[in-house]
Amino acid sequence: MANIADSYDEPIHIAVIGGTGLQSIGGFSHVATLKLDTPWGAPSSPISVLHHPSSSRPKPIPIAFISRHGPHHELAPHEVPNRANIAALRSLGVRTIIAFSAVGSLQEDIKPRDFVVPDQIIDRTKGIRPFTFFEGGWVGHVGFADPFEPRLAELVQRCGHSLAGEGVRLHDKGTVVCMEGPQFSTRAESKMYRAWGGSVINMSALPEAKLAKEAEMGYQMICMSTDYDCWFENGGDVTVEMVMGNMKANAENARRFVGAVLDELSKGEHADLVLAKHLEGSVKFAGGVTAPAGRSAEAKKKMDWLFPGYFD
Ligand SMILES: CSC[C@H]1O[C@H](OP(=O)(O)O)[C@H](O)[C@@H]1O
Ligand SMILES: Nc1ncnc2[nH]cnc12
Repeated sequence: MANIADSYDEPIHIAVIGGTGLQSIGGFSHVATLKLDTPWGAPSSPISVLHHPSSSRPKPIPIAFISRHGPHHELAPHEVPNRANIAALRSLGVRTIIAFSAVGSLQEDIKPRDFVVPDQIIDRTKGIRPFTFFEGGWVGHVGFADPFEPRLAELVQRCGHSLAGEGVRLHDKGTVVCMEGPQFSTRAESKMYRAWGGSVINMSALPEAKLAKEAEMGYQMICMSTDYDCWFENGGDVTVEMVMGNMKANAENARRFVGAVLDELSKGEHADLVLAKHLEGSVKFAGGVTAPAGRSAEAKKKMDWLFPGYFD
């Protein structure tokens, strides 16, 4: 662990949120471990700063990595401090997040170990997770029609397809149903999600994607199917063993996929996308509904922490 700093002075624009079975990514140099605090508490894990082995730029490209469920998977889906995760990443300069998730498949064609780049989400969380930065005397409404960033999705799709020869099977689109958990679905629910047009199911896409949107970040999830949930009669009902087994068996492909996306994002030609220039400043309007006279002092303090200089 020698030579790993506890601070990092340069802004970091790209982050990876690792999910079940992806608690680290290889091929990068680990240069710093940051223990951050935010007005919404501490993130799920210390943030690892990794240097991308990019030769296309004179300076190393830093990547921030958070393990969603904690370093040892000790946080249940409803216990993940999503606001702290997103706020901490934004405070470092992050504007692009690649989030990884192990999902159940709701479609026969999405086989265990296939990857999906989802473009839509159906919310089946139950309101018990804090899901917005705008509350407590501060109202804001951001658009969420496209929960993922289409230009990032396109880049991710290209990277995934480039690995087809190495065993990565990719579905370019899909609707992820985000359920509350931690119990898996009943068979009736699983069948209903299929009837609704769900492609895959997890317990993590929300509120992560909503908060990333509120924080003006480009966000794209990469899903890896680990099971057929419980609707599929020939699949065997989902178990943790099944999820972990498929994740472990395909972890190398998952890491290769995420690595390829980071390779591409690290190229100078994607600088505007990485900085989410098209979202910059959007919250000055969408997140400032409450007139100054009605804003609570506590909410203002939090807003100033998250969006320095945005609000008078
Ligand atoms: C261990 S099975 C259920 C668990 O797996 C997924 O985690 P993640 O999205 O963080 O990869 C799912 O969302 C559940 O949290
Ligand atoms: N079947 C399933 N339901 C919810 N989350 C999951 N993560 C992996 N498989 C899952």
